[in-house]
Amino acid sequence: MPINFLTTPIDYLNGVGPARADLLRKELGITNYGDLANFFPNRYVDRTKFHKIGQLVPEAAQVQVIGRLISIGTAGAGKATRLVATLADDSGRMELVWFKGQKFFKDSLKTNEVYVVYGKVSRYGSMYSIAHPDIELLKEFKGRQHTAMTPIYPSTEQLVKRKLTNQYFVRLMRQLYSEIKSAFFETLPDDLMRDQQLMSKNEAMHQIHFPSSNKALQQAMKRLKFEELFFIQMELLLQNRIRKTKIKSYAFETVGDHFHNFYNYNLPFELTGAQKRVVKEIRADMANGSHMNRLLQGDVGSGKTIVAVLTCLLAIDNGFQACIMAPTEILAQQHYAGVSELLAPTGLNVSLLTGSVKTKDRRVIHEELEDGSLNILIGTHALIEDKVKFQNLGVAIVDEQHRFGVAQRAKLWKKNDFPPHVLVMTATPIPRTLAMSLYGDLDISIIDELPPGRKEIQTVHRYDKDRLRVFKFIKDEIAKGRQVYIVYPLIQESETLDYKDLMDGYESIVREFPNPQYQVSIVHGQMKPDDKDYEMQRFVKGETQIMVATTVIEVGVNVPNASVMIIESAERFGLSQLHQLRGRVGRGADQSYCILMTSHKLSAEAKTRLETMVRTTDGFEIAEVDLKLRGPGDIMGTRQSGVMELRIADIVKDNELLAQARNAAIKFLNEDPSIGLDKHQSVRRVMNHLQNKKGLWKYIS
Ligand SMILES: Nc1ncnc2c1ncn2[C@@H]1O[C@H](COP(=O)(O)OP(=O)(O)OP(=O)(O)O)[C@@H](O)[C@H]1O
Repeated sequence: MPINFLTTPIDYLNGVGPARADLLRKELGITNYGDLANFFPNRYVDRTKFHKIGQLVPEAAQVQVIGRLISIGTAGAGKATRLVATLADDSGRMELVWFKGQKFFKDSLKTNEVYVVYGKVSRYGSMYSIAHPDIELLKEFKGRQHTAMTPIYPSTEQLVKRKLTNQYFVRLMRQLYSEIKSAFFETLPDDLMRDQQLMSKNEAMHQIHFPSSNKALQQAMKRLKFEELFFIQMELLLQNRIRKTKIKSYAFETVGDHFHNFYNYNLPFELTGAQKRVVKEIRADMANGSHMNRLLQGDVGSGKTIVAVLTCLLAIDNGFQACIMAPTEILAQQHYAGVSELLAPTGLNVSLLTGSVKTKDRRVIHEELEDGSLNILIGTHALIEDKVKFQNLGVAIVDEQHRFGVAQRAKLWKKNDFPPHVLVMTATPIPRTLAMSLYGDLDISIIDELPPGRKEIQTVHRYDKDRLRVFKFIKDEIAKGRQVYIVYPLIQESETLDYKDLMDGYESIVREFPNPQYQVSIVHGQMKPDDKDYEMQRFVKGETQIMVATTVIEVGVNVPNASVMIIESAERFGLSQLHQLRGRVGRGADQSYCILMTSHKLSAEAKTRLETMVRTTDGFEIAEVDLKLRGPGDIMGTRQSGVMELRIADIVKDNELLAQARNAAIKFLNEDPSIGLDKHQSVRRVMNHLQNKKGLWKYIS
């Protein structure tokens, strides 16, 4: 069978006229036979068994019921409007509910007819219901053959409206396969298939649509997922190799006096094993003449700042300048304070550039940057303004990368002949395998060890009614000389409602903790930078005991004497944000506490978030849960990558397979870096397609 048979336009297939071809193209991007074959079911259901309505149980999950439709009508109002039908068999009654496509179902379903209904059942009070069920007249259902593994294809409202039902797709697949038979070419080399014990492409492409057994289906899915992940990893690894060999940068070969003197005489503490390892990785990376593009992951408080400082010193030893860019003014100031203090004995010139630096001071900075007398510039977005010109920027350190767009980072590069080395620091841990897939073009260093002597932060969940006890606890801690953060959610800093919440909270705190016994600071996004800074500094210096704030303090603020973090309306924060906030305490030697305050009304997801926070302080574990709750899209921020285009593999659930695919890709490229061996022709071909941006699942054509 010729391979290009798969490129036959979909219109030629029996059962697809021009109108349907158009719909398939528009709704699903299916243009030819190959596309249709690669349109995979998203689940399989047993259509041979039936349940009685009277015997349903809450945990029954997917059920199939035969019943008579006894009523249908609209319920609720406004956004809650829904179509509700009642279905009855001889054992009881249940409800079917539609939020979408109400008109279509209202017009097409008929009372008194008998239907077969399939879907996920849930219970409200004593009534069972299925939302958006698969529904079909019994007489039509009976006219077809049913299996214990009927594929269910993804659908859209348009497809349902135009009667392109699941049955239609099942039929269409049968028609397609009767024509194409074994048309798929094997993309994976024999030895790889043997090593990984993978099913052949042809068999997998059959089994995925017409499973002969559950075992065969699992093998087919494994094969297709592996294939998808393998080629994405190949692409990422190749890009990384190209960057390393093609993009040149400055070779920092010397480890000179600045680094040595600081390391030997001025380090305020012994580095942890993880910090030493990471510094070594960075040193090796910047010394070899290729361009460093490295992601430094370290949980909150793991000690990334000192690594940044040592990286700057390496650049300076080689006659270059360094910059550190932070996402907020407060953070930039804090980095500046921390770095200048560390480097005070060295006599190096460190400056701060943010939006609020006065014109006169700015001018001095610009001059010193250009004549090379400024060694390290720390700042916010102000660093990437066109006016800011370095004499020779050797390394750019970017803190909290997901807040900067990729384009903004690239702007920093443009200031030199060569791009400076780039070190991106993030305190948002990403599970390692995911990081490898998302940031395949970045090398990764991980600080996976906290400085010694830290006590685990104790975290509890309290309700609003416990507030008095919480206040008492705060007073006790303050009496011991500790400081306390109280954080309010601000989803949108400009939202007046949120602002009011914060101010109400502030007032009640001031009432509860009156002057002169207690001093309370407040910091929020609507304050002028100078005022914000003033309040922040009062807290840092220990002049105030309580800091009422919005999430502006989320990242990086370092006040070791603060030992209590109260998070108000904690259910409104995401997991990684909660973890970041909690990371503001536990930075000194004292026992620290985090109290998550909520009302009683919590969604299941909010409960999971709070329980996770109470259970663990491990950032990587929290990141895993976060990923499961939110999916990878949100976590990546602005960064785009092949992961979003995954068709069959799931980056979270198929984590293990992803690691296997990555290892296989590494092994493959070690053996055949240019993909030139005869036995690898099929791989070469897929990679060519990928590089021509044809998309992974188009490679069969
Ligand atoms: N090896 C070490 N031994 C003892 N203390 C250390 C060590 N490394 C860092 N510290 C201290 O730990 C605290 C946290 O370090 P740092 O501020 O660099 O953390 P971070 O990784 O930047 O965390 P975050 O992302 O939360 O800002 C600082 O007070 C720092 O002085």
